[in-house]
Amino acid sequence: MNFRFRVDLLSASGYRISESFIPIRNLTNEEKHDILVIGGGPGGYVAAIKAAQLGFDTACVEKRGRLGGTCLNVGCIPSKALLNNSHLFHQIQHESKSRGIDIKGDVSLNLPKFMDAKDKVVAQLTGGIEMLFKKYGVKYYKGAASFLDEHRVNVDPIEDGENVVVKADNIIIATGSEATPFPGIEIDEERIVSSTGCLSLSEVPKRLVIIGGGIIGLEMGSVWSRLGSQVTVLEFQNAIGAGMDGEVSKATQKFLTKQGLKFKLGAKVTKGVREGEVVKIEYEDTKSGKTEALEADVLLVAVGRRPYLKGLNAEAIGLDIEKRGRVVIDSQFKTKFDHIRCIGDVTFGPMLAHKAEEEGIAAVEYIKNGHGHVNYANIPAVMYSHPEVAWVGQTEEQLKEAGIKYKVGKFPFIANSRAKTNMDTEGFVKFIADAETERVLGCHIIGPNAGEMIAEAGLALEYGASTEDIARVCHAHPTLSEAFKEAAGSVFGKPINF
Ligand SMILES: Cc1cc2nc3c(=O)[nH]c(=O)nc-3n(C[C@H](O)[C@H](O)[C@H](O)COP(=O)(O)OP(=O)(O)OC[C@H]3O[C@@H](n4cnc5c(N)ncnc54)[C@H](O)[C@@H]3O)c2cc1C
Ligand SMILES: NC(=O)c1ccc[n+]([C@@H]2O[C@H](COP(=O)([O-])OP(=O)(O)OC[C@H]3O[C@@H](n4cnc5c(N)ncnc54)[C@H](O)[C@@H]3O)[C@@H](O)[C@H]2O)c1
Repeated sequence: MNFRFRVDLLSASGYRISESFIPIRNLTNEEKHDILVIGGGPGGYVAAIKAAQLGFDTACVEKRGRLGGTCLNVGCIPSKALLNNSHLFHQIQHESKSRGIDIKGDVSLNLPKFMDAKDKVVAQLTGGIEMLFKKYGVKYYKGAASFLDEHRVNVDPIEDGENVVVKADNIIIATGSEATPFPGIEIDEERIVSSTGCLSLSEVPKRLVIIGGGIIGLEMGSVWSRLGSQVTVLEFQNAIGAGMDGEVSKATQKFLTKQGLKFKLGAKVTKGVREGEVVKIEYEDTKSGKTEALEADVLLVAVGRRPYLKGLNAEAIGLDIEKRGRVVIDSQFKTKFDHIRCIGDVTFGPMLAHKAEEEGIAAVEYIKNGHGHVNYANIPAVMYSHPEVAWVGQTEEQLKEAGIKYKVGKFPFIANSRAKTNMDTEGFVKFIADAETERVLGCHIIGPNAGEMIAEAGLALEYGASTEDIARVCHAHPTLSEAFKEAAGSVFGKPINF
């Protein structure tokens, strides 16, 4: 009898089945690998490919049915597809005339096709990882992993088939994260949505209210605002951007406000309830103490993400888990067991795909060579609004708190010839350098292509460059990167073009 069917029958007959207790029907179907990676997101799939490249017999187990994790399926990739195409739509609608392009007839949104375009990219990229697994010989188990003990993992297949017990010399946990729930607000992914529902709305909501002015809130707010929604962001803190440099956060709020988003800062949400096709929201203005009411067609809850360990049966092996749900590891990604490592969103550090990928490589290198490398002081962050907001290294606020003396150099895109020719001049490049040595401590950019440009700052930071080093490197003309060079030069001298 099919195991799942048996569970259903038992459930239907009124027995309560504990989620963590899943009886194993067939323990004889055993497989052995050098390395087993649990989770096929950016942390897990990169670790698996690297391990196979280094000669390990490697397997990866993923229960979603598609590789790529949150990032490729319901995160980075679909959101960037929507951001890119909504920006294009907005530009065609609002900027064509000023660029001398006359459009005859209506420009209209075909939302189902707009969503198809996103889905196509997701399918291509997730399928691409499956091909890479084949190319490098990574064994792919499509199923849910749960620990039997610290050396054996049960894989419950997502399609019909036998359970497999996988033994491995080394296990890498990369099970990722999930949206943090908001107490008292029930997500139905239709009217009250997490980021996942917000990536697939079937119509443009007239009124979109967002709880959380972090990266998800601002990216999703940008998408739907461009497509026609009236967007209101309710943020508990007194600044948006969840950790952006203060000056950058203010400037970001300013340009998003110009684009039509509304912000209520210091807003403590107390209610979010669906009543038919409307969502009723209440929040307390923490400054005035007054309660305000709002209605929305869709409410997005985007108040952060939390580590995901459901069904892994981590309790069976007694993994150390701290109070925010993160798996405790040492500097080599080892859990309390030498042969079980943990990477990505499910453990410490920023919840970013590229951070998970770096850890995937480093964890495997530790297994192979005994050493690996991730520089946590040099992990870029990018918000893919338009203009983009990107940063790496330290903020002014962090340096002040640490008592480190610094200098600032800035250059606005309005004075950059390429930004001018592109008619895309919002934003600036800001360098923060050590007051004495002018070594780069941080770089913060609001601007077109900021997400690409920040890589240059990452290199500078990694190699311990000073702002003068950067300013003395010849940058091509006319490029946006000249603003980067000019900002660096402004730390020790005057800019030429401003
Ligand atoms: C809307 C949104 C947009 C984002 N945009 C960006 C962005 O632009 N740039 C960026 O850097 N980051 C972005 N992120 C964050 C990024 O998606 C995550 O940081 C990244 O996916 C973490 O990778 P991971 O491998 O640790 O975990 P995940 O990508 O979450 O992958 C974990 C995988 O493990 C699987 N799994 C879990 N438990 C088991 C089990 N027991 N057995 C088998 N499989 C299991 C899950 O199904 C999942 O597929 C975004 C996130 C969201 C939600
Ligand atoms: N472009 C990117 O790199 C990208 C894009 C999307 C998501 N992500 C990652 O996904 C993760 C989750 O994103 P997110 O935006 O949900 O989290 P976040 O931590 O970036 O922002 C959450 C925001 O919600 C606010 N908040 C928390 N509780 C609140 C409450 N009760 N009421 C009102 N506001 C409240 C916080 O102050 C914060 O500003 C982040 O780690 C982020 O880095 C990255």
